[in-house]
Amino acid sequence: MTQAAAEHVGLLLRDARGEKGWTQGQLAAELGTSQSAIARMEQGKQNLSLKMIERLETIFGRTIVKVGKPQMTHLRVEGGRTLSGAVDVNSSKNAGVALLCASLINRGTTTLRRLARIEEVNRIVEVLMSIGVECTWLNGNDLRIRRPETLDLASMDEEAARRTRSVIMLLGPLLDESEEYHLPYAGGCDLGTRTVEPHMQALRQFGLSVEAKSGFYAVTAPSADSHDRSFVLTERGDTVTENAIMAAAHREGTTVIRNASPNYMVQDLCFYLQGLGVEIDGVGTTTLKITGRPAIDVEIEYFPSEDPIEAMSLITAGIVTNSEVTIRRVPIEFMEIELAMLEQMGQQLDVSGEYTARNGRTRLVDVTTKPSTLTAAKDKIHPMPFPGLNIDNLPFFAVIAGNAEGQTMIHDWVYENRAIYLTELNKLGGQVQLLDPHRIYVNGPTKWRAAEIGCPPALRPAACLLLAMLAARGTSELRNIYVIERGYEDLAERLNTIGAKVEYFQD
Ligand SMILES: CC(=O)N[C@H]1[C@@H](OP(=O)(O)OP(=O)(O)OC[C@H]2O[C@@H](n3ccc(=O)[nH]c3=O)[C@H](O)[C@@H]2O)O[C@H](CO)[C@@H](O)[C@@H]1O
Ligand SMILES: C=C(OP(=O)(O)O)C(=O)O
Repeated sequence: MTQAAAEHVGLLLRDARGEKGWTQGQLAAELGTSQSAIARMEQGKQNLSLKMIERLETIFGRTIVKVGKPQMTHLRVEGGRTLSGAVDVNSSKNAGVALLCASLINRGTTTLRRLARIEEVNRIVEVLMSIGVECTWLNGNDLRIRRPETLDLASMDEEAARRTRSVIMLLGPLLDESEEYHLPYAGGCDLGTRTVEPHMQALRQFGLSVEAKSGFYAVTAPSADSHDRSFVLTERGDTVTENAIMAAAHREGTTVIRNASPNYMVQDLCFYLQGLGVEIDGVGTTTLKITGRPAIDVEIEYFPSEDPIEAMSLITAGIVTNSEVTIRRVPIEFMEIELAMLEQMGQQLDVSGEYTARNGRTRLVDVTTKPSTLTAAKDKIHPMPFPGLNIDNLPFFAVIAGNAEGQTMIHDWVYENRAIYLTELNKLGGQVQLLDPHRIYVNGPTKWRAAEIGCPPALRPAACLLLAMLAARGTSELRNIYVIERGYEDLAERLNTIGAKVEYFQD
């Protein structure tokens, strides 16, 4: 077996173990070997005999290795269909990954109910399992997480860690874990440079020191203290706020964070931490006051809230196909500006009365799209930190503007690359003009037409292509959809429940 093949088999083995929700130790016990042998196999440092692969396949009850090249998954879309019916919004990717990281603060068992089972979550679960955390999928989407007394940070699954940016959110929870350790560089979508400097600036306030080496950060952690501290974030970023909150949550003193993000995932994290007994004042505002607890050992179950970005995606499916579709469980606090903007463009929407999410806090509504005639927004559409139009919802306006009469300017000041990927809509008949890396004009209305397109390396632009394909008459193909699966669970199946015709295929 070549080194590359051994590494690939190692990844497949790790995936199969992840599906079972087993730690390396549990698989080792089933196989009658040591945890370190499993770690070597998964890292591709050990050639596996066919006999060993057969034994593993018997244990997992399924095939692990198929002969041939690793297969990518693609989607085939029969477009031009009118959609109808109702579909629920799932819990959010961004709260999910933060809560997984935060669970390390708790010595008791955390059960995350209805967690989105998406690739981004899978990567963080793999990272947690590689450092000894027991993660067990109970039924469908409920994940039980139990950390060991001591985490094995040296065994961290680098491959999984490098595929997600969210791994950076381990710094806060790990603050008092180990004096020195390495954290792989964070990866994720290719949206241009995304600095981690704001994280460093925030965590330095707690005494953490991080040195960037080649491919990893060398972290030197401070010893625990009970000081009060107060600082301002240089950026009102979501994950940096979460990292600072998580650091403060297991420090005895009181921490005041100013210019904090009040966004949805930050609120969800705060609700969970409050469940652990951490005092947090100012949830949903830009000033948070946190009084932590140095020892947290709580049995807790928590329901992450519904995803405003998934809500926007599903609403876009209704609008682009000019259909009447009901999107249930829309977190309205985080969608108000988006809905107001759509109404200004002439989109008719029915919005139900409010009800409460399973986390007991977030306000939800059902939104029904009605067939409408749209006109381009008069002013540019641009995002702002919450409470502004969500940056991750901005790309969907490129698809919607495609259906509108006239010219719309969309200004993505946040990401260097994301607007560029939206020009791929032109392959489907869109008329998107790139003015500079941050601004596009969308001219409409568009007669969407079928095409074969490879997914750009960015989740939301890739999802936009899929949504436009729903409106394009004929058969489209969207290739290599890992990037979509990073953020959406069973999106194709769920679109099919409201009348789309999307199928998976491999070649
Ligand atoms: C796991 C997770 O929760 N990911 C979300 C989080 O990523 P995350 O919190 O990691 O976002 P970043 O810190 O990368 O910020 C995104 C970009 O916005 C810029 N920036 C941000 C805040 C600010 O006040 N000024 C500023 O210029 C940053 O420099 C960066 O270029 O927030 C992003 C922005 O909402 C979302 O797209 C991501 O989906
Ligand atoms: C940019 C996104 O997320 P991440 O921070 O995980 O890259 C996104 O969800 O669109």
